[in-house]
Amino acid sequence: MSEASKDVKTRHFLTKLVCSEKERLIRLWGFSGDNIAQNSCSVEEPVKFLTANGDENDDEGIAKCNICSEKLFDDQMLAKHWIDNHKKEARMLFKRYVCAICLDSFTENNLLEAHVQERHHVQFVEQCMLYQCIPCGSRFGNPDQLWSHVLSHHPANFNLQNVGQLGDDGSFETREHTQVQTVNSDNQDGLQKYICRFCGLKFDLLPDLGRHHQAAHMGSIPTSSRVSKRGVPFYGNKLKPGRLSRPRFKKGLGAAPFKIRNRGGGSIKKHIQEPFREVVEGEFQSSESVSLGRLAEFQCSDIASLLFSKINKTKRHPGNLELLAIAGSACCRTSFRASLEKKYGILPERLYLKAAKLCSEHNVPVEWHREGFVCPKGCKSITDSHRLPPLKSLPDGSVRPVTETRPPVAVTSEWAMDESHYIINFNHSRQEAAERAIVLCDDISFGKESVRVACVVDEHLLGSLHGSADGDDGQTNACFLPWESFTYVTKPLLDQSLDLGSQSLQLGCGCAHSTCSPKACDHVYLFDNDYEDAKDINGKSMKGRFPYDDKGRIILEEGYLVYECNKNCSCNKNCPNRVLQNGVRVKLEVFKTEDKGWAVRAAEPIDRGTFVCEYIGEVIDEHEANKRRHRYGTEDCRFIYEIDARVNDMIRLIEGEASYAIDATKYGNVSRYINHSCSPNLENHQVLIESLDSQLSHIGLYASRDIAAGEELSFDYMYKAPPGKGCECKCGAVNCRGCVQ
Ligand SMILES: C[S@@+](CC[C@H](N)C(=O)[O-])C[C@H]1O[C@@H](n2cnc3c(N)ncnc32)[C@H](O)[C@@H]1O
Repeated sequence: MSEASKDVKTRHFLTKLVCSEKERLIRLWGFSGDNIAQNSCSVEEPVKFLTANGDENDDEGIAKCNICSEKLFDDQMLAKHWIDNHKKEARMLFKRYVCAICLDSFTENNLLEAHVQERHHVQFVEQCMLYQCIPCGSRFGNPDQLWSHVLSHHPANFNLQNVGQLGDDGSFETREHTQVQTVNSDNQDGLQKYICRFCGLKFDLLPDLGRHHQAAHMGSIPTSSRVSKRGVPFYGNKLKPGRLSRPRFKKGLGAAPFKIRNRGGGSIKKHIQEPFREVVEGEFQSSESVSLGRLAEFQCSDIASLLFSKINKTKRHPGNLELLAIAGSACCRTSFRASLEKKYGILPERLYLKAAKLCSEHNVPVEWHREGFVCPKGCKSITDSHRLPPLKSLPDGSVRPVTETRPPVAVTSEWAMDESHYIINFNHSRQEAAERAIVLCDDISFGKESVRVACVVDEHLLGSLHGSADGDDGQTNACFLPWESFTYVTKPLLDQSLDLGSQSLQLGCGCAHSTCSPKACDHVYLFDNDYEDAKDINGKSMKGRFPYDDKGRIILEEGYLVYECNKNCSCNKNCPNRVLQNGVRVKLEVFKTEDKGWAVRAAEPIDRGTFVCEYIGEVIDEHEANKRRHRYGTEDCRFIYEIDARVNDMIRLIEGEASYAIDATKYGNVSRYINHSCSPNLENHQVLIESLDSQLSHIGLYASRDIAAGEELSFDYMYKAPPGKGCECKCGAVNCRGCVQ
């Protein structure tokens, strides 16, 4: 030692080594410095001897990690230490995700993913992902390249005295270095320390540079382009049927993060981005021009629909008396329409039906509303050339011919409702033997679903649309049209007071690709871990398999939880482990039945296992459900989905969990019109997406067998009626239990 320490450099090195070892031991064993001094002379002595200036506390030149206080010999080693031990923090300090198309940068890769999908319609985020070094702005095709760049170019930046600090709460505060170069010797006086990398202008203060950069070089600097999801909070449902109550999973929940396998050597998410070579600043010159001119298209369409609905609300329309007067004097439908449109502009096409009803109520005889009426004055029917092109007729067409392909334009307006509301006295339409359906609304989701959900009425049931509360089918709201009585939503709404969201625990899988593979996906691992003996619908083991096949059909037997990938995963929506969350994909129709009110049928053949829709509504607890039942009255609580009816009561009692219900009375989707059957063609699965908490799972309805186009969809409400409660079940199944609510 003494021989070696004759060399100044070696001596200095050994000093550092011993100091750092000492520090480490103190930390490890909890000795104070004094203890060491007293008890570890063999360690202390050489330090004293070797310290160049004789000061044993001299830490000069030692790089200290501000996170774990470990001292390292130099910045280079500190940098390596960070990357090895504090990768998460290092990521915050150095890594940004950059869109290779427009160079917008993001703090998280899922934000980038959303951006490339929404803005550029690119499915595979890897194709567009660059990694940006925050201190210098250089971009790289994969993280390994970024880290080796950081190690070689910015080791000093890990010394937090230079670049940032740990916040009081342990959170990491980094100074923004994205567009900054700290100036070297010529301006160490502290003036004009910050130089704009784009135009070279110098600034004294970082905020000044920031403002300059924003104003001169950026249209915007989006940290994320994603519109923040404010408004109604979205969480899933709690449902806990039979096997699903699995206490095993609940027990393991706390430890769930540790169950996630860390495949591929250490890093939770590895993005090997070989297709991109190292990209240096300047290779993507287009960034600013692209970001400047960008206006989110979806915002345009939102604005358009807002304006459209405003226009419709403020549009003047004729009152009943005026309608009556014009209808009474019109020679035909054409002249009736022409007189009105002269004054009011374009009006709903079937307004004449409303007028005809008024006429019949006021004993004003008119005939021209009838099909096949020929005007005695020879008026020709008005062509629609001056109108907006009608929306496309229903794409299905397969079930039967559609007599009216023109949907109520702007169905959100009172016009559409008015118009359809007054379809009356149409018994004559039974004349035709072939069943025909009239499209009352082209899409009751008003564009919220990715496929249209039409509402139709078979011609012979047209008359029932204005049936009274005590009409044949016993439906109190028989005269309301399906889209009038609720607000269509595509995500469950969580009652704020339940505070379910705050407990939600979510885990992303470690898959590196845009679509996960069952061999590597942690969600498959979680499932296998939870259900060792799970079987598919053919009785084969589910081990190592996704719950869906390659066509997205569920293969898992009913009764197990389904673990779908989520926003913490790297995969995109084409991942085979994302199905329910992608929403309705099959064509469905809401239609009127003879005796069960409204119902839903398949507008195309549906294969067994296909996801049909989610049961959506407000998620409320038992107490609130009871209050609402009381408020709605017995007749109107038929949209409250009794989750308890699906629960293995014993397990629920043992677990002592609160029970929940889904109320689709005011907010819901197409599922609220699916009737009960004792021999259903849909089955339900609990699907975990945002949370691993089964209370926050979604309820997915999937085809339990092949379903033909035109067939009514149904699931088993599992209603166990208390004596004297419920209503007669009209499912017609041979095994009908006789009662439904
Ligand atoms: C969720 S709603 C289904 C949509 C409902 N048919 C409508 O018109 O709004 C449930 C209600 O539909 C009716 N319903 C559902 N299935 C039925 C069945 N098999 N027999 C008789 N009525 C049924 C009952 O009134 C029940 O309370």
